Formats: sequence, structure tokens, C-alpha cells
Amino acid sequence: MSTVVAIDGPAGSGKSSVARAVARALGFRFLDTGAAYRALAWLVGERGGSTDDEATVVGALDALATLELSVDASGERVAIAGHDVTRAIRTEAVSGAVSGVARVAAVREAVNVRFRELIRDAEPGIVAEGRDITTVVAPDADVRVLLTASEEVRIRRRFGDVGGDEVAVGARLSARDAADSKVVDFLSAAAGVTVVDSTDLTFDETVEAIVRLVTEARDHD
Ligand SMILES: Nc1ncnc2c1ncn2[C@@H]1O[C@H](COP(=O)(O)OP(=O)(O)OP(=O)(O)O)[C@@H](O)[C@H]1O
Ligand SMILES: Nc1ccn([C@@H]2O[C@H](COP(=O)(O)O)[C@@H](O)[C@H]2O)c(=O)n1
Repeated sequence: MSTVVAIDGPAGSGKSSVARAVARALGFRFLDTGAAYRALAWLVGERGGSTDDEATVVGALDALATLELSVDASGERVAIAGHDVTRAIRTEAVSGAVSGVARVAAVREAVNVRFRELIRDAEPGIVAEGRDITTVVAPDADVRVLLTASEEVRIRRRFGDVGGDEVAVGARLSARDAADSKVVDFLSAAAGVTVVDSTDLTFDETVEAIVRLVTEARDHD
């Protein structure tokens, strides 16, 4: 039986970096669900549209059939409409536009179908991360984690990644959480979800904490 590990949490909590490292440590596949939302946001921009306009976002949904999302923990590849967007979806412009995609119910339903297929087919296990993974996409996952850290620490970590003006970086991170939390609740743990607060943990300690939860869950079975 394949093991499913689901990780959600706010922006900059370490979901993608920690989840990928957990997947590597366990020899599992890795699913970054945010990449699908980002790819659609990139495509809307590429076509000259705005994600503020719901009809434009819905109009881009047909491109989901062309979305390529790797589940390889050792290297990410994302492509849409024939474009390799692996790097392009990480820009601040896409981060600023993506919440407009995420609030469209038709998008969420369509991408969730893809995510569930990828999770179902993953062997010997998968670590899937994203804001609604423990509650909507994989509520039956073997291990469900809400990964968090204080907002101050999350902003400092993100600033370390992108540089620039720390106040502006913080404002963008907080604004994205505010917009996203209107759509899904990733700030409080649902029943059965374990909170891992990495505020005072190193990166490796955070990875170890989640790997331990997986090992304990396996031993328990
Ligand atoms: N416990 C930790 N200690 C130190 N740095 C950490 C820790 N956890 C994560 N980081 C670092 O914090 C930064 C943000 O992490 P990451 O991008 O994985 O967050 P995220 O939750 O996926 O964010 P977003 O939802 O905005 O994409 C990365 O540089 C990551 O290496
Ligand atoms: N399960 C998810 C995953 C992501 N989103 C939206 O996508 C944005 C980008 O996610 P990252 O993890 O790559 O930063 C995020 O801000 C959400 O708008 C989502 O709604 N549900």
C-alpha cells in the first residue's frame, strides 16, 4: 500500500522545500500542488489577461489538459501549453497573480482531479503539499501535517530567498495569505492534523520531525 503524506500551511512555512526533503528522505514521490495554480496564472498573463477577471481565468482552464506536473522529488518540471514554465512560475509577478486563479471554484475542482490521480498512482508513497491538501485533496492521507512558523520568521525566510525590500516582501506574503485564506483554511489544523511549528526549528529538524511522524504512523499500522 502506498503511503500518502499531506502537508499544508501558510506562505513561507516551508511546505515545498520541507516536503521535497521529506520525500527524498523517504524515497517517495513529491507533489507541489501550488505549481498547477502558478502555471495557470502564468498562462493567463502570457495571453495578456488578468487573473482578477474570473471569466479570463475560466477561459484558460482548457489548457489544463496540457499541464505537465512532475512528481519527481529530485527535480521539478512544470509545463503548460507547450511551454516549460518551471522557472517562470516562481517570479514575484506570478506569486502576485496566483490568488486570482486559486479563488475560482472551477479551477480548484479541475486541478484536484489531477492531484488525486497523481497521488493515487504514486509508488511507494508521496508527499503532497498545498493549502488544502490535508482537508480537501487528501483528507484520508496516512499522515497529515499543518506546517507553520510565526509570520515574522516566515517573512525573514522568504526575504532570504528573494531579497529586495524586506517590508515589501512581508506585505506581499501577508497579502497572499489574506487572499488565500478566504478560499481555504490553512491557518488552523483540522481534526487529525498534526501541527509542526518550525519557528524555532532548523530546516533539518523540521524535516526530521515530519519523517518521524511518518515512521511512527507506519509502526502503528
Ligand atoms: N525550519 C526551517 N528553518 C530555516 N529555513 C527554513 C525552514 N523551513 C523552511 N525554510 C526555508 O524557508 C523558505 C521558504 O520555504 P518554502 O518556499 O518551502 O515555503 P512554502 O510554504 O512552500 O511557501 P509558499 O507557500 O509561499 O510557496 C525556504 O528558503 C526554505 O528553505
Ligand atoms: N493546494 C493549493 C496550492 C496552492 N494554492 C494557490 O496557489 C498559490 C501558489 O502556491 P505555492 O504553494 O506555490 O506558493 C497559493 O498562493 C494559492 O493561491 C491553492 O489555493 N491550493
